[in-house]
Amino acid sequence: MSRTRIKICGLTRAEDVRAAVDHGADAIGFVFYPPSPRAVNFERAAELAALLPPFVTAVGLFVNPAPEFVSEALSRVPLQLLQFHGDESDADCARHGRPWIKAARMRPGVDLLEFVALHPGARGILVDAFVDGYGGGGRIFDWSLIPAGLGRPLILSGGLDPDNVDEAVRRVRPWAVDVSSGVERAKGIKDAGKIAAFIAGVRHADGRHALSAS
Ligand SMILES: O=C(O)c1ccccc1N[C@@H]1O[C@H](COP(=O)(O)O)[C@@H](O)[C@H]1O
Repeated sequence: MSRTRIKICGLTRAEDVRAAVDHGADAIGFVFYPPSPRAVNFERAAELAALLPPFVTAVGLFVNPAPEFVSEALSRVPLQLLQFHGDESDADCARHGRPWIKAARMRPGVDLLEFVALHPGARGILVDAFVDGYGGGGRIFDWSLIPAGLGRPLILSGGLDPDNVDEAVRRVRPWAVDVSSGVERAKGIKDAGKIAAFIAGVRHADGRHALSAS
């Protein structure tokens, strides 16, 4: 079993990017969804992306974007991965010629296997709690809604924080975790101590899993 990858999303400040990188995040996310309190413009995102060392992925998060909006983002910010967090179809996501992940908004009645089948091009499926405003709500959902055998890398998100991520990783065994609210001091303002504790929680769960497997 490989280690659980970690994405820290909704970064708006250079010091938060540095904290995420220094503590070992694999990816950071920029929110290109204007209604979000964590939204950044392309100029700011480009400045922040320039701080990333090799092998830390810059992810652009979109919610039902106009195609031209994504094109402009791609021309101005060095994004390696797109995250579609709205009601986009597989064709909507595919048209930009970049790898992408697709968010499923989880609540009772959602058939995740059907969702995966509807998004064959997605490199991974991100599961988040169903909230008003599409995401970033800091709300956990019932992880038992995630079926076994998805056949695609699973990215667990929704209300994760330093106190629950150890249990989340041990119970769900996702490919990756994604967090925004749980490592914040205020919306869009991350807390370096919470980032450190969150990543330590993931590593603790990974370590216990490695021990139990040996
Ligand atoms: O962060 C936002 O403001 C946001 C807005 C619209 C869609 C998604 C958004 N964030 C993503 O939501 C999940 C869960 O976040 P949280 O940890 O519960 O706050 C995560 O993937 C964020 O990237």
